[in-house]
Amino acid sequence: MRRKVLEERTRVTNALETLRHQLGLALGAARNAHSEAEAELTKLRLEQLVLSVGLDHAEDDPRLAEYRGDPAMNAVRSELEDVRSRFYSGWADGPDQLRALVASAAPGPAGRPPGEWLGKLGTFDGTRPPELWRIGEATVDASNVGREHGTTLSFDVAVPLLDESHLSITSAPKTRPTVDALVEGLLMRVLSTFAPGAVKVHLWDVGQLTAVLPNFYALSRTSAVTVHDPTRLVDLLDELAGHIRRIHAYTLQAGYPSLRAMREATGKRVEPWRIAVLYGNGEELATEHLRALKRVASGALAAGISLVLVDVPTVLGGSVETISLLDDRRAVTSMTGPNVEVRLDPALPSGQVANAASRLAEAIVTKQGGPRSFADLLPTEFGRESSARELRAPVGFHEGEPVEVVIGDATPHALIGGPSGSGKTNFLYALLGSLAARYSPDELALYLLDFKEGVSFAGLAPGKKDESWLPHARLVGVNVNTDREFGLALLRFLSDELRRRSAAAKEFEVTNIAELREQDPDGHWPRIVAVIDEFQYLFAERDSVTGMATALLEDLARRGRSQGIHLILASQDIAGIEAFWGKPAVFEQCTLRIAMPKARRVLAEGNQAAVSAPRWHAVVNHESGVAHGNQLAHIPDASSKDTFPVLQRQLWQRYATHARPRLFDGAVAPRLEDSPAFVACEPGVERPRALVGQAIEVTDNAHGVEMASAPGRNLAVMGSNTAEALAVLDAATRSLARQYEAGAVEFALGCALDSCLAEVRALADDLASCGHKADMVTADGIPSLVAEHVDRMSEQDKPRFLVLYGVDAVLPALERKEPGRPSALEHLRTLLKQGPVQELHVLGWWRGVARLKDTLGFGGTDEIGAWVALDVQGSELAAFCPGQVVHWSPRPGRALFFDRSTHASPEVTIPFHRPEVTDA
Ligand SMILES: Nc1ncnc2c1ncn2[C@@H]1O[C@H](COP(=O)(O)OP(=O)(O)OP(=O)(O)O)[C@@H](O)[C@H]1O
Repeated sequence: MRRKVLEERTRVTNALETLRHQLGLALGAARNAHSEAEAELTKLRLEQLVLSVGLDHAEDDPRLAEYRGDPAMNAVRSELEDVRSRFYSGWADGPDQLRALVASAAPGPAGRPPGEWLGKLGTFDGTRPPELWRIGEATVDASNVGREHGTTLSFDVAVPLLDESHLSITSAPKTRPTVDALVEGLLMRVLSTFAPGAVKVHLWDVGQLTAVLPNFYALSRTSAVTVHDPTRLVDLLDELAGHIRRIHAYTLQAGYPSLRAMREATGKRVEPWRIAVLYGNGEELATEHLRALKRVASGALAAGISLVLVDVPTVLGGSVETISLLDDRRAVTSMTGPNVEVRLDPALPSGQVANAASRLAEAIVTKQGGPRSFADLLPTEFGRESSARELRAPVGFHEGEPVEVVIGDATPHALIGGPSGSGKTNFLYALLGSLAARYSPDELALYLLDFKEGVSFAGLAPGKKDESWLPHARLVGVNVNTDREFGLALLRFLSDELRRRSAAAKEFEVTNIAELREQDPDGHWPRIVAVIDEFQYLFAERDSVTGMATALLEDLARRGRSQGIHLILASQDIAGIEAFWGKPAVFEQCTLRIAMPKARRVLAEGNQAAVSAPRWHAVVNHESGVAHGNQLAHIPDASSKDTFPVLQRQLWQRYATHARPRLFDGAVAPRLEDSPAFVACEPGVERPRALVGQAIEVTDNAHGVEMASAPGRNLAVMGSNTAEALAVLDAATRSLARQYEAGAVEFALGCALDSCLAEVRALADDLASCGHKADMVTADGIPSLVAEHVDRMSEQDKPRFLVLYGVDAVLPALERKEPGRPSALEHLRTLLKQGPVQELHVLGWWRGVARLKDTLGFGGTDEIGAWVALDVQGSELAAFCPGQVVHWSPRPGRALFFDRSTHASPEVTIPFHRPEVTDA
């Protein structure tokens, strides 16, 4: 039992001993681990301390004094030195490499010292511009890279700009001069790198109107630098957005993702680089501006546009490098990181910058070449172009390059505006000459109408001095300022042509002129260009002409594009054209805008290009007048003596077989003998027409009254203008006489006015010499002449015309009544009523409307089937034009004509000129 107890105890004692031993071991290990951890902690604390004071200062820093000589401290320092030397061992050549890199990426003015290039013109016009642009240099401690302690290494600092990146600069207090110097330096490097004209700089400063970078003042005369209105940031952003859209459209269409890619692939630069410098004031931009700015920034680089933002707080899309100024010499930039200070290059000497700017400006102006002449607009060979797709011709020059006008799908119609004397007519001549020289008359037909007083297009039709004409011209209308109806006639004509073309397109199952020409190669489908100078005359009054003109113009503007019918509307005063307001269709369809200097409202609102355009220039804009479409062009003198006529003669000789244009000259009264309708009068026509005047139409037509044997086929002339009344009756009688064989018709002329006896007698003689019976009586004979014709009414052997002059003068005599017998007036009424069906027609002249009504009595006006009103107000004519309001204010040389059987409403007619009457 006792032995058993002893064994138990020994076992327990052993177990306890083992446990004690184990615990001792564990405690020892823990103590060791603890002291190791403590040592590690001390080392880390030391490391942190050393790093916070910098390895190079550890030796002297008082915070580390207590550790001096401490082996831990020595270990920490040697470890850190080891790390640093390993880290910098790859960077020992860094500064040199950087210098080499900047030298190659920023060659010439992009990176070299200003003394080497400032004031010299750039020559670079290649496809790969410098990638970097120097702004200053940075210095690093060379001992860090294994060099001797206390030595430094410096390298050039440059930023990317064109095609590569935007730049955002943040100033520090009182550093504006430094920021200006930085921006000026960068811009000057860019401007001095490229050939003059290849870079366009836009400057906008929220706080300044004109004095942004004043050393560039000389350049602001050219397109190289534009200073924008501080209140109109939106205009600048719109302009840039417009460029981006336009450039993207054509680069993508050509299959390139960016302008740069296109340039590199084709080897051709088609656009300038654009740099927009925006100076803010550190405050947030308005939300809409910010949104627009971000939109611009994200698409800009691909369109060759870079932004330089100064104190404009925003996060831009696309790549952006930053420069933040620390003081007036130092900055940090995203190119080198926050720990490297950049010493900015000193400002360029301002006098030298100003000189360099003026030299550059001069070079740009010189590049425009001497004043170019009209001949420079013409191709070497005439008539080589096809108008199937569009019309395209240079109209002027900008900085030496031709500026073209395109009339086609995107720009079907044009609006030209400019104050009097600003060169609109000259521009039109330049355009017409340039087009006519490129396209043959089979490709281009011109309809030219000038509402101005004067004869600006008259030379394009054959004249007394020059027998030549412009073969492309189909119609030339001049002096039509009082004949708005002629404008209407042109629009109607074009509208008919539009219908004809649409019908043809439908027949060939095509939708536009280009396809129609393909499908119908033998058809004659030239593009039609209708030029209406001072077209606002069309809308001069609130009347039916304005209403119809507006409707027709709108229709032509809308549908003319696809059928190759184009309008060119020119005016001094677009602003005043009331008819446009509220009916913007025409205005909007005129996507080609030409603004002469000082033109108002031709370009989009806010586009001020026309205000600053110099004399003899025009702003050509194919983008509905939006600023990004502005192309300034110097227009050569096309209107001086012997300029256009020389071209016209050459073209006339070349296209000799083309018909002459119709000339409508509102100032010249037409002659009956020249009227094609009169010339065509010959015996044997079925229904003879009495011609009364020339119609205001595109083709040379005459107004006439068919003298059929039907009720009402009489003609009344109303008004007191003797010459015109004689002219109307003379034309009517002579034209009728030509339509009968000799002796197959009878005329009886009754002249109640002594003042007209000579003319009426002369007419009677002429009729007789044609072999016709032509009796003539004076006032006394008229009552019996009338009675005699009533008696002969039933003879019906041949047509008879009773021509009465000044019927109202013999009314008392006609009214005289003998008991039991009808008066001559009653006879006259009988003739008017019953005569026409028996081929006896009255052509009569009454000097007033009331007198005619008296003559007709209560029977109404049915017997007057056709009339010509001279100096008579429209309101008086209501009775002769039932159911209509007649708009007519008498004007010299014009009459109103209405033939109930053919007209819906009265039309203006031009009485033929009778030299022997007015010239007597
Ligand atoms: N580009 C130019 N170069 C030289 N002279 C020009 C040029 N443009 C116009 N002129 C001259 O200026 C004058 C006025 O020009 P033009 O008749 O074309 O102006 P406009 O705007 O049509 O004026 P208006 O409406 O009064 O007729 C003319 O004598 C013309 O010869």
